[in-house]
Amino acid sequence: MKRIAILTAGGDTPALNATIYGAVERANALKIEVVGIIRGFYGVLSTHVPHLVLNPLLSTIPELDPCLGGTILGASRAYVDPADKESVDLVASRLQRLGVDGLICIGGDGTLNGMQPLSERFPCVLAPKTIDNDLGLNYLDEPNEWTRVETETPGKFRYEKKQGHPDLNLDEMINYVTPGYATAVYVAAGGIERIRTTAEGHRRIAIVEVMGRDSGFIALGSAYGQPDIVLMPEFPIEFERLTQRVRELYDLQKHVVIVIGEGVRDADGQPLGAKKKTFDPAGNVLFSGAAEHLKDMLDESMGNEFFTARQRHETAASAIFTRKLGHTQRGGRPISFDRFYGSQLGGKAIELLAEGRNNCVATLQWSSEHGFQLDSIEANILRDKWQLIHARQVHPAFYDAKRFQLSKLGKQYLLPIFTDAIGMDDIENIRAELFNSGKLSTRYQSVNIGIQKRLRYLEPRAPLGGQ
Ligand SMILES: Nc1ncnc2c1ncn2[C@@H]1O[C@H](COP(=O)(O)OP(=O)(O)O)[C@@H](O)[C@H]1O
Ligand SMILES: O=P(O)(O)OC[C@H]1O[C@](O)(COP(=O)(O)O)[C@@H](O)[C@@H]1O
Repeated sequence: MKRIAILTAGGDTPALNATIYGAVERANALKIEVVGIIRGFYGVLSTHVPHLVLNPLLSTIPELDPCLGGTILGASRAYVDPADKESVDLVASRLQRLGVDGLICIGGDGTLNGMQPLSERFPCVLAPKTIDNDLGLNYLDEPNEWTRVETETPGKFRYEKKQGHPDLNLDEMINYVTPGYATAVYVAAGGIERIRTTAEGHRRIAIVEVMGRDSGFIALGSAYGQPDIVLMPEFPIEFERLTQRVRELYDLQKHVVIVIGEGVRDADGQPLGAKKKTFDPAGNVLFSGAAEHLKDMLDESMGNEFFTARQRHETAASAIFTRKLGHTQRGGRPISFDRFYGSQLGGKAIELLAEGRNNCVATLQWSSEHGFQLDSIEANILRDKWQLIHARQVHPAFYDAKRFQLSKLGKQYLLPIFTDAIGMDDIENIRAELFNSGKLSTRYQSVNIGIQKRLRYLEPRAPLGGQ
């Protein structure tokens, strides 16, 4: 193997550059040239295929900094339609024209679906990423628990999961955690702590919305910020019990902090935040307002009287506020855990390709005996009987629905990831960099400028064609 290509697809995470870096450094050692494809699958779907060599003469380009969030390659959600054989053939022939012997996709479950048709024509390996931590399995036979139900639209199906295993053995989880998750939780937990003191001071109810389209792992991890109530997409809200708990807590401590995963559902299984429903070509629902919706429901059920009777606020609307932590969870410098394991998994992906593997995933396993270890699985292990990969969900054994809090096992799950997730250099970086006076007199220098100068194209680009 002399030359391989690498791309980053789907939503970005703070650990992408670390993963690319780990791959390139391992490739340097194995004397493999690495070509970065710009903007995920968009790069190979477009005729001119913008790309750059990440290690000319086997030395890593200076723009590739594992401490920098985002991705120097750019990401997109451009869709590889597996049914469109012509496009898939074209993509494979473009990769061949680039002279590469294999492709590493850094991505999540969606990326793995996009990679599948390519892997039938070309060796492909996935290096995992996603802040949602939903790429993996709680246990090996989990994909067989999915059933599908035909919807009113002919040919369209709804997928439902029958919960098989009431218990969970942490040692058996496949891909325990994905790079990007730890930093997202670091931001979420810190945000919750900050919102807490202002809610406390003003006697208010704060509803903090965290990311996680189908999986509540970020909400789970946000327990480090000590929210009073945690709500996740996997566990439909029982609204009466929730209102009751909010009232109790408000009477006890004169404020309440609720964390809500953006994909949270009501008792009928309908997503609370999908009021403005939009779909991207891969079928991802973009959630716009779970926290706002919950606020409306609490405004109505608690009513102004609840607050005026306690002489705190004139209206429920002013007593209850919402905050979306949004893209702050996805951006910025990765913390030590993500940098370390992101780069390890990037290196592992290179090794898998070099060993001649195809359609497989580099994974991070954990066991109580050995801690974290690198491993790999065939991509098919993640697929259900209809060949679909579903987002890993937070297992019911991680959540105590009665208390709206994590269970004992949920806490145990988090400990190996977070106990030493922050390094001394992370602390030092805040001290030295945040208020670096030089920043006041220099403009932000985007890495995109340096990358643009290194770009090459298979076909001439369009006249104004920046990527
Ligand atoms: N079922 C699918 N078939 C083909 N491509 C897909 C499929 N699902 C997602 N993709 C593509 O994979 C990429 C990443 O998917 P996305 O769901 O956005 O992120 P992630 O990989 O993090 O789950 C996007 O370019 C998307 O269009
Ligand atoms: O900003 P965008 O691209 O609309 O995406 C938002 C979504 O991306 C996520 O960060 C996850 O993205 P991936 O599935 O690509 O990892 C979700 O948590 C969030 O719903």
